[in-house]
Amino acid sequence: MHSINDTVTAEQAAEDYEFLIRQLVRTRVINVSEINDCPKFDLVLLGMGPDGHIASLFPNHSVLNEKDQWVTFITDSPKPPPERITFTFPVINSASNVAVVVTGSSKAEAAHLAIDDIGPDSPQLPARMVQPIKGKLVWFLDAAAASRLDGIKASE
Ligand SMILES: O=C1O[C@H](COP(=O)(O)O)[C@@H](O)[C@H](O)[C@H]1O
Repeated sequence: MHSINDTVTAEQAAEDYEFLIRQLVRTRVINVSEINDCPKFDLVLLGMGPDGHIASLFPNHSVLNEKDQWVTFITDSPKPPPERITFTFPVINSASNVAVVVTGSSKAEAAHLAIDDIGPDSPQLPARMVQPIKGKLVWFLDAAAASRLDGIKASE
């Protein structure tokens, strides 16, 4: 278990955490991906917000496009707290398994936008960008969160 240092700035905490993960990859405590230099975690466990954010990767934020850093920080999170650190998409999408656990009707629309085939006009939803390159993606939804998925019939 490696906790985040919350006694320093978000920028410093992200830098420190990435340094730690890079050491663990270098010493093969964490496996390395065969397709890039990223860590290959056995499992990345995610939740999703009603806005479709996962980890601390929020819609329309520039960190969605981060390609080099494994861990980054934001200081303008739309959901408190404003300062957060987060794994980036290259790391999340290099995992062997990614599980997204979603409950509640407030997340039904975002689940629909993230999972269903909604055509070329789909918004750039972080949850939809979870696409493991070689790994497996499994969504776990309760009935309320799944209620707007295509092909799901609401029942009593
Ligand atoms: O801010 C966050 O929210 C999402 C969703 O949280 P939930 O309590 O509504 O399930 C969470 O998955 C994410 O890690 C966190 O940064």
